[in-house]
Parts: sequence; C-alpha cells; structure tokens
Amino acid sequence: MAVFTEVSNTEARELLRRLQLGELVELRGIEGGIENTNYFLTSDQGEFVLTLFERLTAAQLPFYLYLMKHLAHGGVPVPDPRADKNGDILHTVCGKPAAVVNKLRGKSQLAPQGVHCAAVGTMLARMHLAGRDFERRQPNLRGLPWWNETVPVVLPHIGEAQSALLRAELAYQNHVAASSAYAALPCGPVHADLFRDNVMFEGEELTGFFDFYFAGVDTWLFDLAVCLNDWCIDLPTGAHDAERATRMLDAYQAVRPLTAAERELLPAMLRAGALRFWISRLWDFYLPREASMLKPHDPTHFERVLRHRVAHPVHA
Ligand SMILES: Nc1ncnc2c1ncn2[C@@H]1O[C@H](COP(=O)(O)OP(=O)(O)OP(=O)(O)O)[C@@H](O)[C@H]1O
Ligand SMILES: N[C@@H](CCO)C(=O)O
Repeated sequence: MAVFTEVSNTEARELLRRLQLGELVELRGIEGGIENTNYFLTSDQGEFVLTLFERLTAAQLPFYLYLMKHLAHGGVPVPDPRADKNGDILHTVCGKPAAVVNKLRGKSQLAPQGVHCAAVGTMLARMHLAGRDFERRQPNLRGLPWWNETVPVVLPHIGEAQSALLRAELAYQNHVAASSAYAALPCGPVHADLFRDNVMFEGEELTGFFDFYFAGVDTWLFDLAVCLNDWCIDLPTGAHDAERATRMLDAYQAVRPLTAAERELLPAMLRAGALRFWISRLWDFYLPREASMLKPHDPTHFERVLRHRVAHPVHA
C-alpha cells in the first residue's frame, strides 16, 4: 500500500497541463514503497511517476530533486524531475509537495549475481564523481546525530543482548567519527539507501537508480558500505558474500580507487551501514507512524548483519 493520498484524474490532467506534458492517458497507483504516495502517470507524451511526499517537507525536498536533476544531466541514469513553465520542479498536488519524474525502464533485480553487483559498483562510483560539483548541501538526515537521538528511544523496547550490542556499536561509531582517518574520508552527495529495490535493471543492463529521499552529504564510503550490506550478503543469514562483494568493489575502484583512509575504515563503515538500518527498522517497528497500514521491515535482519560485520571484518 503506497497510496496514502488519492489523486483524481482531474487533478492529474491539471498537473500535466501545468508541466506541458500532454494529455492524460492513465493514472495508476503504485503498490510498492512505504514512504510516499506514488502513481504511474501516462500521457500522450510518455510515462512518468508522480510522487506526493508524505513526510518530507518543502524545505528538505529541493536538495533531493535538484540532486536528481544534476545527476541526470551528468549522465547518471536517475529520474529527472520535470519543471513547470516557471522552472519550478517542486509542485503542490492535493495540498502536498509533489514531483513528476520520468519512469525508468526495467525492474528490480532481487536475486543479484556478480554481474549486477559490478554494474551497481560502476554506477555508484560514477554517481559519486558526478555529484562533486553539486552545490546544494544537506546532511544525511539518518546519520550519526540521528542515531544518537534515536537509540535511547528504542532501547526500552529491546532485550538485554540487543541493548548491549546497540550501545556498544553506537559508542564505537562515535569514536570512529572522531578519528583522523574518518576526517580524511572523501565526502559528497550520497544516495544512502541504494538497496536492491532502488535500482532498475533490464537483463544485465542497469537502467537507473531511484528513491533519492534519504540522500544527503556524507562519506562516499558509507554509501558503498550500504550497497555491500544489501547486494553482497546472503539475505537469510546476513553473511558476507565474498564473490559478489569483490565484483562490486573492483568495479567501483575501476572508476574511483579507494583512498588509504577508505581502505582502513571499510570494516567500520560496513558496521555503520548495518547499525543505521538496524536503528531505523527498530524505530519503525516499535514507534510506528500513526495510521500507517504498513508492515515494517524486520529489524533482526540488520542485527544479524551487524554481528557478522563485527565478528568477520571485511577488507578492500
Ligand atoms: N522513476 C521511477 N521509474 C520507475 N518506477 C518507479 C520510479 N519511482 C518509483 N517507481 C516504482 O514505485 C515503487 C515505489 O517507489 P519508492 O521505492 O520510491 O517508494 P517510497 O515509498 O518512496 O520509498 P521506500 O522504498 O523508501 O519505501 C518502486 O518500487 C518502483 O516500482
Ligand atoms: N531500505 C530501507 C527502507 C527505507 O527505504 C530498509 O530496508 O530498511
């Protein structure tokens, strides 16, 4: 269920007119996703995706939308937000902030092979480089300050063993973030949520990255770690898959080799990536949004991934 707000055909026609995107052919709600209202919007000029933002504010959105536009124009296959006659890319539909982007070809590859992991590695590095001259700044809103704020909120809901691990890992990540190696990590706009369900493929061809609404300025290494933690693990156990990880790392480094500080901190950032999603899943699970009809993601998955990352550090 990802239609929180119903959009009528009349509103869709009016929006297409404002964006000069032709006449409405079809408006269809999209079921996937848990954050926003999404529709496939087809006109006589093409296929688009209409998103109504349910949580993000009009102040936060320009960073994501202009980043997508910047990357799309820099040759990275990401949805390109469409402007109205005034050049605005943030619209209002049913009283909510909204965007219209082109629909990407393909579908998600939920059982990736080495070839898919390599394609993600190559495109991730290209995206990092293409983001270097993006001038807007917004931090990763799910970064260390949010972890420090949110861990005390979830601790009362979890058991002793989980609580000990969560507190110890948070302390470790605060220590890492204060180190000179961390200060030396290259930073820029990152996707920060590039899981299997946020990438499109047609066969072995990667046709796009999407869902940029957790993006922010953070270390490139954190972005790579988030990808390795989803694309290159065995989902049932959370164990590292060395073959797929090597394909992703090699492909990434063929475009942008890791620096010495990045090589040193890869094991720590793999732990950080697991911690970030363990915390957000615990938060969604124990403190669900009011009126949400959604099944939250399983938090124990990222507890398992974190335990693996602590017990078996992976080096580049
Ligand atoms: N630009 C696009 N092109 C093609 N399909 C898209 C596009 N944007 C979204 N979709 C489809 O809509 C579904 C939901 O989108 P998305 O993942 O962005 O949802 P969300 O609720 O915003 O985020 P989340 O994944 O965080 O729950 C996707 O799984 C995909 O099938
Ligand atoms: N990728 C996140 C969901 C938010 O997009 C998760 O799996 O917890």
